[in-house]
Amino acid sequence: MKPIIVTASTMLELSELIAGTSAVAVPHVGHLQVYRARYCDRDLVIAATGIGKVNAACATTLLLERFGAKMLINTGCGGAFPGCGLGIGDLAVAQSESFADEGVQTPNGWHSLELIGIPVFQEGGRRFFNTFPLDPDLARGAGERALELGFAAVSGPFLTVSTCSGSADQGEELLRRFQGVCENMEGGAVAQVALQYAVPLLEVRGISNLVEDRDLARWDLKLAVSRAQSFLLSYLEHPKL
Ligand SMILES: O=C(O)c1cccc(C(=O)CC[C@H]2O[C@@H](n3cnc4c(=O)[nH]cnc43)[C@H](O)[C@@H]2O)c1
Repeated sequence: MKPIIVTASTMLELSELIAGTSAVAVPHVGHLQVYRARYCDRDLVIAATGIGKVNAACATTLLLERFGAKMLINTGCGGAFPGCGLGIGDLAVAQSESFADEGVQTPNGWHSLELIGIPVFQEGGRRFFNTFPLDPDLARGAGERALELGFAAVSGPFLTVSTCSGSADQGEELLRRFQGVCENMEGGAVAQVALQYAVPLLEVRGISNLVEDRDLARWDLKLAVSRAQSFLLSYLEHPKL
């Protein structure tokens, strides 16, 4: 039976999940830190990808080639766009992922990859430039489960960036490009690989900060990653596959 693969960029974002599922280390999976568990009659593979799109895409590809998967889950922390209803410690569930800073910077401003006309992926007549859909049933199921469990949760589009927005102005610029509730640095890359391998993806992040003028005193990484993992431990008891 193929496992469910759970990824995040750092071990901090996975340590409670590893402890809560009694996962054990799997050696020699390339450069990755990988763990395996049998949890509620399901096989899990849990792995830290490293930060950013390149790490996330490489790791997801390696994991899918090595283990296969019936479902991918990408988790960790993320920044909430002001006004979307998310606060620090809340959960964000991705309905789509967009590469929000890949494109062309012209004298007239930023344009998406559509200006170049070369999609990052195409399949069956569909061309994907900056935006990838995530599995709608998984997103709906996880959003509903989060609310049932008493988490504050908002579902919506996620934006993946190479440069973490450290100013409110930059956040507003990104929202002029794409709708978004949550900014992160890996999800779009995982979504692209998931689409290429036809594996359904769920992305759930705990909110560690708002996308605003950078003030680390207002961040709460520990609360964010703890809430996301606490949710996943409950969700994985009965995932909606
Ligand atoms: O600005 C800093 O000094 C700083 C210190 C600690 C952590 C960061 C991060 O940006 C964490 C990046 C990491 O967490 C995700 N993340 C969390 N919040 C955001 C955000 O507002 N924008 C983009 N990514 C965010 C991201 O997926 C990375 O894995 C910065």
